[in-house]
Amino acid sequence: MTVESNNQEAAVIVVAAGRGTRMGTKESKQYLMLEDKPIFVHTLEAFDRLPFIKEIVLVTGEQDVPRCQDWVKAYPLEHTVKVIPGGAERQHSVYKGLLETDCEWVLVHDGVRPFVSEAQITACYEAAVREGASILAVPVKDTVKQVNDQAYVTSTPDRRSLWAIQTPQAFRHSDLRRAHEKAMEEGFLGTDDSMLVERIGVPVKVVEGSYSNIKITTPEDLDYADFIRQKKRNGERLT
Ligand SMILES: Nc1ccn([C@@H]2O[C@H](COP(=O)(O)OP(=O)(O)OP(=O)(O)O)[C@@H](O)[C@H]2O)c(=O)n1
Ligand SMILES: C[C@](O)(CO)[C@H](O)COP(=O)(O)O
Repeated sequence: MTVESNNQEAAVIVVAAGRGTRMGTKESKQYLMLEDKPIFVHTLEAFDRLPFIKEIVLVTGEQDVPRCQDWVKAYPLEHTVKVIPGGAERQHSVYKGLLETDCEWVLVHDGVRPFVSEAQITACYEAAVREGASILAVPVKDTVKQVNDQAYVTSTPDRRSLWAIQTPQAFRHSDLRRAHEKAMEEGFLGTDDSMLVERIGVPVKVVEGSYSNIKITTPEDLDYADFIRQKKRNGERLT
């Protein structure tokens, strides 16, 4: 089944309601300028021209809704962006976004991952339509160890089975909603949406992404983000 033939529409929920504690800047990291625009605007642009994206929901801090509405007017997109307030944790922000859309498919993406390419988003979406749920990821490059509270190694998982998970993550709307509501009822807080969907027994397909789809998290990521941006502008290849 091809995406063209089933004409399945998708919404993207871009979560940008975090405080950026690890970045430590006065301004929240999603609003810092990357070249000519705030980081989250670059992120919205990555989704804007894709034919299967019918809705864009931007989830921001409650106090930031007005200025985000101004920004999306100042940097016009093809889509009308619905700007809504988020919650205390990322998971709550995603759920609030979910209540604002009823497209058959939903992609969830971090507002601070501005370098995702249209090809990667499309690959993730198409895999979800084919398989039911899909996430972007890259194989880990380092050896990863489990370490206990006293800083002793307890195990070394086989690296060949370890992937670093990114966004977007794409799901059927009904599955993601069910997964979130079950997690909420059980007081479960996950670090990504796939964890919640895994808990309701939906198999999640991993699609290989790119190492340049970074999540801007700590100060050194800002220099790397400038570097990636420059490479992309010059049309240079990135892994
Ligand atoms: N309550 C929250 C927390 C996070 N996010 C968003 O989820 C994405 C990934 O989260 P992370 O990188 O952890 O961002 P922060 O929570 O802002 O960072 P920190 O954990 O360092 O405070 C970000 O785009 C962030 O804005 C959100 O929408 N709502
Ligand atoms: C969803 C995510 O980006 C996948 O890597 C990540 O888990 C978000 O974690 P954070 O602690 O909210 O940055």
